[in-house]
Amino acid sequence: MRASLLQIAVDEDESVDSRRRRVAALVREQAGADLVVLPELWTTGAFAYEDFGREAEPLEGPTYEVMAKAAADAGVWLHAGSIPERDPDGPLYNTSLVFSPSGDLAAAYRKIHRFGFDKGEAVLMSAGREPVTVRLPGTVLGVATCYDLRFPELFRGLVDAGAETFVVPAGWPERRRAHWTLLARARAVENQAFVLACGTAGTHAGVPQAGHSIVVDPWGEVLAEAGPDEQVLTVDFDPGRVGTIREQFPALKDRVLGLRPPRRPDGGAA
Ligand SMILES: O=C(O)CCC(=O)C(=O)O
Repeated sequence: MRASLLQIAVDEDESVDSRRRRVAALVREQAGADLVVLPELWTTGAFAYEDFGREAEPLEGPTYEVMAKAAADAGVWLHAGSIPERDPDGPLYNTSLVFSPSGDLAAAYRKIHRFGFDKGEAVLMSAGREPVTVRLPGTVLGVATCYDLRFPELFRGLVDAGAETFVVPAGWPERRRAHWTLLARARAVENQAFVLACGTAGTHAGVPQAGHSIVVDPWGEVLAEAGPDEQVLTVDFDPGRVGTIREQFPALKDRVLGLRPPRRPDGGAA
């Protein structure tokens, strides 16, 4: 299986419209890949909080239209990263879109863990509630977005639903790049799954982006890693390795589920 991760530079000197056109052309250039992956909130930038409301679009808005067509033109599965989605009822969501090679929407995933604590995305956007998997020929994708990478229980749930390849679009900042690489490898090793993690390059809202998109195999080995700048990271991998590794080193079968909640040191219930 061939995957191309498009690590897009999101800088303020490019308009959203022009970036959309540029990215669509880049997707078309990936004809021949099986799966193309874009980063989180690449239209606005994940830290451009002031633009979320202005640039928010309905699910089937301009990004959807352009990306559905680009997926069909290239004949690829396209994880089109995420958009600031405005729900018809009003709230905003950080929503990922996955298109089939015929340009049909295969899945939409609203980011569950919002970043920012008491500001930014955490207050401007609503939280999704539904983990999402997508069946592709040869593998099952489990989708997660950026900050979700810090929450292993989401990934375990995706594994329980059959996920073998995690796709994680992100707008991860440079100052926590070490966490990005470490967490991508941890999610791969503990779940014996591939991780395709696609970040942004450039600087927006004063936040330099980490780049360093990364592909990790189910043994935790890094198959490919991008540098800091805009780059297409293409990797060939064998999704069958998930089954082989889960069979040869069957740690997932040793999970002990349904444990009683631990008691606190003072004896109270947790
Ligand atoms: O968890 C982090 O360090 C970065 C998360 C983030 O930037 C995001 O989810 O947009």
